[in-house]
Amino acid sequence: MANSGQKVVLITGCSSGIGLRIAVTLAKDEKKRYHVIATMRDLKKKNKLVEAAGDVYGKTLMLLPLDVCSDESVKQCINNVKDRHIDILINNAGVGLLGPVESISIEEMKRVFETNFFGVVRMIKEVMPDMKKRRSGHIVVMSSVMGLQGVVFNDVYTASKFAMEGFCESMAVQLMKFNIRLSMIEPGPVHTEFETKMMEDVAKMEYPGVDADTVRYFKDVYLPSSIDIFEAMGQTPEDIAKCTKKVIESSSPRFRNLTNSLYTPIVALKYADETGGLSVNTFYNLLFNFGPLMHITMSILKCLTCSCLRRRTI
Ligand SMILES: NC(=O)C1=CN([C@@H]2O[C@H](COP(=O)(O)OP(=O)(O)OC[C@H]3O[C@@H](n4cnc5c(N)ncnc54)[C@H](OP(=O)(O)O)[C@@H]3O)[C@@H](O)[C@H]2O)C=CC1
Ligand SMILES: CC1=C(/C=C/C(C)=C/C=C/C(C)=C/C=O)C(C)(C)CCC1
Repeated sequence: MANSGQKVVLITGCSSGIGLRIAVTLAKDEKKRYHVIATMRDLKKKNKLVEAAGDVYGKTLMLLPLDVCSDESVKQCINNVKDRHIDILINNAGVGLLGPVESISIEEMKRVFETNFFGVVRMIKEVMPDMKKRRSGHIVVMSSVMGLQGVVFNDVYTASKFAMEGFCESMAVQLMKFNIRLSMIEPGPVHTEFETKMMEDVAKMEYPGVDADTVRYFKDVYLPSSIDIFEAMGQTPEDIAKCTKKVIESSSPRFRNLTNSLYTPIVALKYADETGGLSVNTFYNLLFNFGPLMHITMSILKCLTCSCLRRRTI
């Protein structure tokens, strides 16, 4: 149970990656300011989290089952929280989807929206009324740079994050009137199971109904660039957990929080030209005309940021 003075933080999707690391980082806070309710849809997957939590498990960190795609599971989970009192809700659970749209069924697309968009809406609808009554609370949403800027062959995933950005941008104004803060965290690539799962899915892909040129652009042009970008710009779940902790500890938390400054110029393009031409043309050129150049640039970037070179230059 939370001590008085401790903030109750509920986090979705804590079986791996970013959610797991945020849960452990907050539960290990030196000043013990947080009582963390780490949730996951399948408690059989709890071992990694329990191991990472170590001796704070059962003290500042507890576990509850929660599937963000089920109304019943969400209600049951929140009803199991003492007085339904949640100070900080961190909507982290999410799934990726990659590939030419022709080969993706509408069912698969709906699953992504069910998790990434309706999952967040379901959580906010359940937690917000209590926060409104108390005139306090902070809702954090794990968005993505793809919630701000479309990325080729990530069409449906991007759309699900855009939908959430639009929903939250609208909600933030109303919530402010109730002294409830809303913050989006917008990471670029992060090394987690998200990346592994997507690569496994790609390996199994059969591309039904997709023409040969599109398959070639996806496999031989997009995928190598994407792998380069993950290698050169990829952050760790620890980076995102630190950024999230900073956001919830800020006296005036920002609404948008890009975690990777290397992405700032990419996102800025769309605001620099309201016709959209600048971003569409730039991404086209980056991918189809400067692919090899981008590979070299990413390799240089990787070298500049890798610790071995840093050690050599000191
Ligand atoms: N990795 C990246 O490059 C980036 C990720 N993000 C976002 O970060 C968030 C976390 O992803 P990340 O840690 O990278 O990926 P992981 O795949 O490691 O973690 C995703 C988590 O979401 C959970 N989840 C999926 N569906 C549900 C559901 N219906 N109910 C409850 N939990 C569910 C998974 O549980 P289970 O184990 O049961 O599947 C898992 O715990 C996502 O919202 C993602 O979109 C944003 C930017 C970049
Ligand atoms: C290929 C390519 C790009 C790829 C970006 C990628 C691969 C981003 C991945 C982000 C993730 C994984 C977010 C998760 O939510 C850029 C930089 C837009 C430039 C144009 C070419």
